[in-house]
Amino acid sequence: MTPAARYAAAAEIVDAIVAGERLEPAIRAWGRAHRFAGSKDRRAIADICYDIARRWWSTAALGSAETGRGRVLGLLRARGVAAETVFTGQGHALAPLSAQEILMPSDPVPYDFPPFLIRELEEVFGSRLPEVNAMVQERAPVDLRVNTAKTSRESLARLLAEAGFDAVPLDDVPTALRLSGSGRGLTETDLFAEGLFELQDAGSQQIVAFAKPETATTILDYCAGGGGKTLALAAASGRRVVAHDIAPRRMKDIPNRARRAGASVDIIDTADLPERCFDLVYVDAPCTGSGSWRRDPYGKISLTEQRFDDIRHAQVAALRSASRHVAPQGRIAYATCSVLKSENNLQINSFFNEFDFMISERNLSIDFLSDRDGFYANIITNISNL
Ligand SMILES: C[S@@+](CC[C@H](N)C(=O)[O-])C[C@H]1O[C@@H](n2cnc3c(N)ncnc32)[C@H](O)[C@@H]1O
Repeated sequence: MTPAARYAAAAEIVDAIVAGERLEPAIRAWGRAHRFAGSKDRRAIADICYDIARRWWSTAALGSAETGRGRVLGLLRARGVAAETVFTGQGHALAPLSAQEILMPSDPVPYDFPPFLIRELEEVFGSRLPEVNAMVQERAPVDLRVNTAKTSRESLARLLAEAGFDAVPLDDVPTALRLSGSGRGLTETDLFAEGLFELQDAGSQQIVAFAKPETATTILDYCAGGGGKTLALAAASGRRVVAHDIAPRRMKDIPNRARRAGASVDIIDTADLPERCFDLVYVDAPCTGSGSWRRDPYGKISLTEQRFDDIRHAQVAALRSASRHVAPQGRIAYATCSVLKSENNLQINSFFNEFDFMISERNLSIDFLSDRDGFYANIITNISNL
């Protein structure tokens, strides 16, 4: 396929998203319907779709239309690419620009965040918001968590280099390596199969370390999902970790992942979870994922005010039910991959009003400006002796 034909394919996929399809399924459906497209074409088309999704609002403004065609035009303008080289009308390319489309729009270009969140983001980031906005328009770097139960960071960096992947250590996160490339093919290597590393953002690793799992004897990962934090908690503590999730099917990959990592994990149903038992209850709460929208831009496209409310209610419910399992003098680590106050400190404050036996000890916020995903964590201690 020519580069111009790839943009035309991306425009088709974006139209499907505008019509209500999810990003990944829309890309896959296009692939199934166009078997002739090779793997390089598919990858390039998917990259364009992701780039547009990261710039969902600004591309529509710059292309003067909320369609796939308009957003392709907007993306080209954002990148300073001459649009007439893509809108050629030749072969499978998009039709040439109309006189109307050739006119540059004069309206201000909006931030690439859901409009109903702009006020809260302005409160969080103040004058840094334009810089934050520019960061979320770009792809996120690829970080690895070294499985220190099996190897050291230096050895892994050497083995990765031999396998053709350049990775450098991040000074302030002792378990993290940052890849210089896209990391394509990394999970097909023997190094991955042997459990020497996991793909995990450096911010995520910092948040787990912040909970000090190495000081806990009994650890419950209350919202374990696919088990990313479970494995990190097990590696950092060197202990068996209990994994739980309200939706047990989300944990289906944990046994295999734990085996590969050499981690000890017990998966327990809600009904079997002992009360007042764990030194550390890690609550990786359901959230908007606003801190990781560079990786999952569909998350911001699909977020509605109703869904935002539902998520915040789910956070309170998770905190409330998780608190039953904390041992006296034990602690909850409440964590989100969100940069929004209303999912972070405001939730913790309302939790205190309800449960007066918990006190906040310390918290950590990470935002994109350190070029890692945005996270928040707060450690809440159970000061009850009962
Ligand atoms: C942010 S995801 C967890 C990601 C996971 N910890 C990881 O590192 O891969 C949040 C998880 O919380 C779960 N969840 C939501 N409400 C819950 C509740 N009340 N109790 C337990 N789990 C809950 C969801 O099913 C979802 O899997």
